[in-house]
Amino acid sequence: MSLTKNLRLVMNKSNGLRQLSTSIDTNYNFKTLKVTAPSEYVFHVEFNRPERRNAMNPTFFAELRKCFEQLKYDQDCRAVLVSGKGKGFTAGLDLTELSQMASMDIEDVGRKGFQFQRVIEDYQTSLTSIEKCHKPVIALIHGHCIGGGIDLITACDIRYCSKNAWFSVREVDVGLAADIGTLQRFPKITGNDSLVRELVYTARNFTPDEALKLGLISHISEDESALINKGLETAKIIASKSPIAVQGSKINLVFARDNKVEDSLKFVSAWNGGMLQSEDLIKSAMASMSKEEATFSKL
Ligand SMILES: CC/C=C\C=C\CC(=O)SCCNC(=O)CCNC(=O)[C@H](O)C(C)(C)COP(=O)(O)OP(=O)(O)OC[C@H]1O[C@@H](n2cnc3c(N)ncnc32)[C@H](O)[C@@H]1OP(=O)(O)O
Repeated sequence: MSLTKNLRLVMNKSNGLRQLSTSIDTNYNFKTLKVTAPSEYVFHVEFNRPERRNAMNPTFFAELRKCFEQLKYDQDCRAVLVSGKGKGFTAGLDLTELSQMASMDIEDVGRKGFQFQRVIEDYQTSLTSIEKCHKPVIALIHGHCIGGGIDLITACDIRYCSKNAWFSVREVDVGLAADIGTLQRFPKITGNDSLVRELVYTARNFTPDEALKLGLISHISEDESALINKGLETAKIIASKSPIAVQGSKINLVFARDNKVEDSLKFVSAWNGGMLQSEDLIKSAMASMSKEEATFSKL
């Protein structure tokens, strides 16, 4: 019996699978975000406060978290693009919020400290929802990407920018050590500790070429429209692959970044002990053999 026939037999056997019905809230109406679906299984999340240069306020953090917690389980989503409307990606933390936080009307330092921690943890959770979303997230940066913007893009899977982009780890210039992801993720996802430290300690602006050399981004497009096209092209390719394989890869890459090789190898063997039984394996193998495109059920 040919290998393809054999694979078909195994496929038919597994057809008795019942889809679990998942009920997720798929309401993507937000004040600070615009969410569209430019192609099948591809979502586009745009920061939508251009008049404030997409500065990140409490509503933004709350909505970003809600959006990515929904996308995580949305069966119609396999890849996500993230970009900013208007002149740039984001101006980072909304500074009016920072001054309100600093002038909080609580006398006792301990109690005030707890309130600060609560806000910081809340914002951390918001950005980490991007990393915890099983679907690969592609950041498309044009214009300014400052402070909280760097925290945000370092939680994304892939980062592309346009020639007019510029970056700054601006926190020391507003008097704080970055606290919602940059200091934790930036050194891990790039390859030049010395340069990372220089950028963090000086808060100076850096260019797409520097970001590319550093490994913060992996592609520079001519302009914003070419950037969106490039992101969409990559997202479509990702969306055409087995969602079991792609999402399992993201989960394992994040685990491997944060754990020892030995533990990560154990994790992936346990993971694939389950996932290799998926129909996607047979479908992908059959498609490879027959040089045809496979289509995969929703996940
Ligand atoms: C718990 C702590 C968690 C996280 C902490 C993160 C720290 C950071 O994010 S530090 C970085 C803070 N951001 C900045 O320092 C950027 C400040 N903005 C700028 O440098 C510029 O505005 C610009 C982004 C380079 C854009 O310049 P331009 O295009 O010339 O626009 P402007 O006229 O300057 O701005 C238009 C409008 O937007 C308001 N705005 C800009 N950035 C912010 C911001 N970060 N927060 C609040 N508002 C901002 C600006 O005031 C203007 O408002 P008008 O009312 O029109 O004057």
